[in-house]
Amino acid sequence: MIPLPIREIAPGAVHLPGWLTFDERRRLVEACRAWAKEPVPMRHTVLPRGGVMSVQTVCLGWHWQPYRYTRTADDVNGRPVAPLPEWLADLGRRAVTDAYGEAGAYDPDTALINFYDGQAKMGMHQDKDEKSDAPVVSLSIGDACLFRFGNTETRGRPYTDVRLDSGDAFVFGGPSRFAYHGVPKVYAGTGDPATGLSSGRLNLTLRVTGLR
Ligand SMILES: O=C(O)CCC(=O)C(=O)O
Ligand SMILES: [Fe+2]
Repeated sequence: MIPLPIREIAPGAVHLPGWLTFDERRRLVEACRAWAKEPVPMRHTVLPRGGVMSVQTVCLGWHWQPYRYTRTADDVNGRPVAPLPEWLADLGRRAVTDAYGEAGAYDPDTALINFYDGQAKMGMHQDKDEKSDAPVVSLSIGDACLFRFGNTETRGRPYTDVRLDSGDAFVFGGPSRFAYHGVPKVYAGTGDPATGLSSGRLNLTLRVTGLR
């Protein structure tokens, strides 16, 4: 299939449709399946006020829990999270290069891996627990979703609704780095089982924590 053209959704927010090769999708699905088991199992994150996220998450490099990063998964099993492999950081650099023309010294040190079943969604939020304004690289595999990309001021309008399909990358940095965004809907049954993911949606976000 011929990929759709790259599109700037907002200043610094770039959608790269069909960006992952088929082999990359398969490799990511296989790797995520292993990371979802060990050393820290994928889980529904519990929010400070007792809410439970419908999405399931596991992290690499640094462990995210609302609303901070730690090296060990203190709210799961206390173990150090798996390292972020260089091949995945390389994929992030390539996405930034394709989005902006150059990657500079982009060196992501954490990945949040989210799994959405047909009912899961994610409310409008900012990715702001990082102490860095380096771009976020988002990679999607499996079922398509409605991705809502908004503004830096409010959870509401103006926003742009984008459909993220299997293999799409979405890079947000610069003036859009701290824009609100969310996933109001997953379109169950729209993925490609040949990636190794028979149902649901996988999303990875590569980030620079700015921590050490
Ligand atoms: O699933 C997505 O496309 C977005 C995930 C996200 O915003 C996050 O993990 O912070
Ligand atoms: Fe986010």
